[in-house]
Amino acid sequence: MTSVIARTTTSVLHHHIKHCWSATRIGVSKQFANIRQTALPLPSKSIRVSTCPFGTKYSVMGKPKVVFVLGPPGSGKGTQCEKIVKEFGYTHLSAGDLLREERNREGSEFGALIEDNIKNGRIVPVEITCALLENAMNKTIQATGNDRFLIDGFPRNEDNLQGWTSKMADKVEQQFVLFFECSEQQCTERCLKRGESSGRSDDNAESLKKRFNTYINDTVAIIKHYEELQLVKKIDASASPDAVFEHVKTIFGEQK
Ligand SMILES: Nc1ncnc2c1ncn2[C@@H]1O[C@H](COP(=O)(O)OP(=O)(O)OP(=O)(O)O)[C@@H](O)[C@H]1O
Ligand SMILES: Nc1ccn([C@@H]2O[C@H](COP(=O)(O)O)[C@@H](O)[C@H]2O)c(=O)n1
Repeated sequence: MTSVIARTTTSVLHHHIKHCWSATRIGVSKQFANIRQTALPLPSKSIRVSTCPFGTKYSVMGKPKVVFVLGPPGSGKGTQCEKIVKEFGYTHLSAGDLLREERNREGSEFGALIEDNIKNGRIVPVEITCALLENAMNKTIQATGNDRFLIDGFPRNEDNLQGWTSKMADKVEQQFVLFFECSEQQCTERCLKRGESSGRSDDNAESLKKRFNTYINDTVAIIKHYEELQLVKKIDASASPDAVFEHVKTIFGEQK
């Protein structure tokens, strides 16, 4: 069975590499080959998943389910995602974490570009971020069979939204968008505190100002877009992590 799956994925992989992100808008499609090499297309109907060491289980799955998690820097997206994973079994994919991982990967040709954007609170071109996300989703599905994802910190601007819509939207079921609302002052205090131990190059006052500008100038419009589609579940993120999670739980509890 494994060989059937392997043959199938290899042939679709060639197709995928050849066709995805063809003639990207920023005109550097070849540059993304390193990321795309490992990105397999998501299943549109069903997938067989090997789930246990002593046998192969057949699992019929629909499209992977996706919840976007948005909010200003430091609003507690990552903290709440960890709790959701434990209670509701989603897989947490943080766009920021994936970008930091790619930045740190030896030989990555995007390292400098990613770091420059991160330090200045700017948004990395979607071709990179979307490929990292798709790759992580496919790896998770293949390794665990889990097809429910919290995509944290994405989409963050119009470029993210357009790239996702053209490449991924048809392949997933968009459940809703979780929006953590919190004041700039409170978020800044949290990030500066985190900066004492996080080692993040953007948890400092200068970068935080820029990150907030990007949030206000670019991300708020994306949240509005999803509000118009009635997909946004807004949460007051100013309370303690446990109190915020009480609200989060009611939202996930309502899902089938
Ligand atoms: N409700 C809360 N009250 C107080 N502190 C919190 C709360 N939620 C998270 N924190 C703390 O604030 C900091 C930022 O939280 P977290 O990393 O979850 O935010 P985030 O929205 O994912 O941030 P970023 O977008 O910058 O990655 C962390 O140090 C975390 O422990
Ligand atoms: N869609 C995204 C998400 C993040 N970035 C960059 O990473 C930085 C850190 O993100 P966090 O979510 O971990 O705070 C962010 O400021 C951006 O520079 C991105 O480009 N695109």
